[in-house]
Amino acid sequence: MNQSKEQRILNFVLQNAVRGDPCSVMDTIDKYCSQKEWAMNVGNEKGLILDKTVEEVNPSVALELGTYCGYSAVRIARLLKAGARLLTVEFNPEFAAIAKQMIEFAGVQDKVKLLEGPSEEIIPQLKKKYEVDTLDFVFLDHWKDRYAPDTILLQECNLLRKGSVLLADNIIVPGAPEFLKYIRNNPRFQCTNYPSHLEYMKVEDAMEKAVFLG
Ligand SMILES: Cn1ncc2cc([C@H](O)c3cccc(CNC(=O)c4cc(-c5ccc(F)cc5)cc(O)c4O)c3)ccc21
Ligand SMILES: [Mg+2]
Repeated sequence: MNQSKEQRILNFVLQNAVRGDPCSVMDTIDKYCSQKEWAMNVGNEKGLILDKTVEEVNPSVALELGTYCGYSAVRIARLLKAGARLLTVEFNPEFAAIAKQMIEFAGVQDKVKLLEGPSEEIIPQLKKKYEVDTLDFVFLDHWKDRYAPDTILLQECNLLRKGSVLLADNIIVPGAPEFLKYIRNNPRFQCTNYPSHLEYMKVEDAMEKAVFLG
């Protein structure tokens, strides 16, 4: 049974990165995906926008939708203060298994809780089952047609508070037109666009930050 691309990425990290060093894990994934096989990690250019946003928010409780191989979970978790936590949601069991190993190898497992299942099922469970009051930061990087419905669901579940920050990947490629339409016309969100490039490519992409005004 030949390996998946995601398994090859993990193996390359296990063999080439430094255990317990999140930056080494991120750099090793970026090296593999820019030189050997492209993969949909947020990457280092958009990753810097993610870093700056996380540092600005300094979240106690962060949510990520779309774990994939765990690159952005490692990226976010490494910046979290003592006692802060990241909940990351992945519905694909293969991706979840890879991400779990990636997160553990990077040494950030104490800050990250990987929740297996689709966002529409997990989000309504966050308060009772995962003891979340409200979310300080949300990184959207799952199916692009789920960004808008899940943003609405987060509000319906009372998970956003005045000042909660959403950051969405792939605003241009693959694009999230319904989300943009929803969020930019919604007076309860203050939006900012961050032009960038698609991970590992010279193709234009962008991220959108949306602050919930309460
Ligand atoms: C409901 N639910 N709940 C949890 C959850 C988790 C997942 C998975 O993690 C998953 C699987 C497949 C695809 C995605 C979305 N990501 C993308 O599609 C993407 C594409 C490209 C790109 C760009 C140019 C190309 F030519 C090809 C792909 C660049 C990017 O950065 C991406 O994020 C996410 C899915 C639904 C989920
Ligand atoms: Mg993405």
